[in-house]
Amino acid sequence: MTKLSLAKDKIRVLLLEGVHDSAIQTLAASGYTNVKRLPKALDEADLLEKIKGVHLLGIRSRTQITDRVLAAADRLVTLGCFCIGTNQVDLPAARRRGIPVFNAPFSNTRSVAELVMGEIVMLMRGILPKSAAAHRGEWIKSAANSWEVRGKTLGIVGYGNIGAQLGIVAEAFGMRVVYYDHTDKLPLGNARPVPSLAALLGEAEVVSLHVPETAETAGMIGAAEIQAMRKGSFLINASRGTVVDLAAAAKALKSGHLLGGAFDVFPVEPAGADEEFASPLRGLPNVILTPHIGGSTAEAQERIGVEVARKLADYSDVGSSLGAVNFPQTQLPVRPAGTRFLHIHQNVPGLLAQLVEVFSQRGANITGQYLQTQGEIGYSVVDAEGDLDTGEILEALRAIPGTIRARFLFERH
Ligand SMILES: NC(=O)c1ccc[n+]([C@@H]2O[C@H](COP(=O)([O-])OP(=O)(O)OC[C@H]3O[C@@H](n4cnc5c(N)ncnc54)[C@H](O)[C@@H]3O)[C@@H](O)[C@H]2O)c1
Ligand SMILES: O=C(O)CC[C@@H](O)C(=O)O
Repeated sequence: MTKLSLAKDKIRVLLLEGVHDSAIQTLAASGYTNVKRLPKALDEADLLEKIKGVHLLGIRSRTQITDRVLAAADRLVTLGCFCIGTNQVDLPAARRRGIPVFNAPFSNTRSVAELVMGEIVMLMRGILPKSAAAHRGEWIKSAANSWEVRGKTLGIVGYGNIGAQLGIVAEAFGMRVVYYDHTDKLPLGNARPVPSLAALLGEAEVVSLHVPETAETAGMIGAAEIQAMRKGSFLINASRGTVVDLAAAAKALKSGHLLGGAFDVFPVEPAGADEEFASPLRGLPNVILTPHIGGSTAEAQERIGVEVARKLADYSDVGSSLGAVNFPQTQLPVRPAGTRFLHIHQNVPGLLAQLVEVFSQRGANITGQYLQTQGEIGYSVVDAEGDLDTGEILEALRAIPGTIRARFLFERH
């Protein structure tokens, strides 16, 4: 028999931004059926209202989880980003509040690499203006500004999971690949690292950006960098909108310094289908604009739904924080019998001794204890057996100075 801190159907799950059905199925398989799903992102005012009473929250890249939102999240246990990027979440604030944040670091990487490869071919053949003309009834049968990609140089900025896969795919098309990354990365295939962004910009005929959104990458490609690109080259951004100065890009695309570009991400993106998309790139014939769908394939979304939902359920069910991006990581065994408590606390000396004391004073036998720390917080999981008053133990755990939050998870006989 298992006693839970809260019946599963009382655990409220809110999923935003049209998270895939597979998430709902995965949560249901673990007993989480109290799920509400909305098709779009919520702005802060709506979120402050809707997040109240929610235990598990799922978002994608558009919903901004600020410290104010977290402060209003009176029941939030954990947060899942059903995507790769986690820049939309104030991660340190979530950690300080004892909320682990999960994502799906690999699930859509292939989808992005494939889209970018397709865009490289489309851009280098000037397909967009030719196709638009044909739709208007015009026939531009011309080889002007139309090249094979074979033998051309692709410059990849950020040689991580996406950048490295793109390099392999591009080499299969016969491209030469150079990359710039601020950390040492093993070159795959015949890819060649270059020592600086400037070196890459000066060499590549196509530049593709695959860095995360950080303070360092904000405005990484501005007017000076675009000017440093080869005349007649192409720029692709499927990373984050803040990485490129779009006004500078639009100017270079209009002047012909850049022959074309493909942009999937923007500094400001509509929350949903009912909001107009505004961009200085709109209307430029040599530019592919896509609505942040680099990772939006059936395969990727299905995988992401399963992966992140499973991580949320694992944390909620057994306290496993493996894969959390802002939190100490523990992978925990599921014990057939016993009682489990979680304790998230300030990372200060002596706390563990007080934690043990709570159990020993009550004649509880500790059968397992796990502790990990990260930055200013520590995460402890305690398994115990004996005739325990779980409510009273929980109260004592919460009374330990430095406690951020404590939870009783389950009691199994
Ligand atoms: N368009 C989409 O739908 C879509 C889908 C998935 C991911 N993304 C974006 O793409 C980004 C990259 O994804 P990934 O899975 O390859 O991430 P990753 O973490 O595997 O790779 C990012 C790489 O960028 C490098 N990097 C970071 N800062 C840098 C800097 N200042 N200069 C040079 N290199 C730097 C890192 O060292 C790393 O190798 C994500 O963070 C996300 O924002 C977009
Ligand atoms: O699905 C999304 O909203 C974001 C996709 C992508 O940018 C990611 O970070 O994985």
